[in-house]
Amino acid sequence: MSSYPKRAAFLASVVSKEEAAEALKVQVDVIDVKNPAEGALGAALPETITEIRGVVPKAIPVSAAIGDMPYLPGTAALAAVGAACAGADMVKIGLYGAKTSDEALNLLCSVANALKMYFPTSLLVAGAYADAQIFGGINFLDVPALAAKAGAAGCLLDTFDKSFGHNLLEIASMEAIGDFVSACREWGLFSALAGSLKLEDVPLLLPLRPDYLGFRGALCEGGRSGKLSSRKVLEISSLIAGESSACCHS
Ligand SMILES: O=C[C@H](O)COP(=O)(O)O
Repeated sequence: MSSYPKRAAFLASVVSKEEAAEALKVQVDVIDVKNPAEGALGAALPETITEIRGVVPKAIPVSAAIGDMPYLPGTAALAAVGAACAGADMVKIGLYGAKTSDEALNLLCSVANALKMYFPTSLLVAGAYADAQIFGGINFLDVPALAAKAGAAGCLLDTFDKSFGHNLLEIASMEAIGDFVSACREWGLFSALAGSLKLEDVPLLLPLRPDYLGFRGALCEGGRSGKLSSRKVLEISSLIAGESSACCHS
């Protein structure tokens, strides 16, 4: 998979193979496996990842979250290997428990080294939180440099608090989000933006030229714990495709 898709790629988070099949009725670039019941970057069971990989065409990457990770490098490395073994092409780790840059780097290096050893084709994605100050986590703008030093392929900017009104654009300024995307590019990483994104956020974020836009809540009836609807997937997919060709093909 190229680190820099020509247009912003559309990542849809699903919880089951049934939801993956529903999302695949529409054009989706990445199927992401997540367990919203375990948090913002909640991990699914390995068999769920395998079942989903089984219904997703090989040409479409499957990513999997391994949790809002405490500062436990061994646990994180083992979880990443588990996700890759279960079929994840991309492994996303939420930098929740790392309170300093050194801890974040150590955590990311443990995971990157484990993936390199056991699943060298699996890509590591470092998950930063725009609202990290609420749990004393590291500033999201520090994450791209750390991710690059550790050997990650990309960086995700998400939100930890998924309650109503805590959307990425309400938490971080457009300038800061743009700085995050630019830092990823400068460090040779792909960038992904998420965080209770809504339909109306798409035309605001695409001019920043992120490589991926990720959604869960906006794709579901009744929020991120609800059921994914192919109608909602189609709305977002069409908007990304249309807006990308209008503004991002310079
Ligand atoms: O990786 C993307 C996330 O699943 C986004 O979830 P959300 O839209 O509910 O914040």
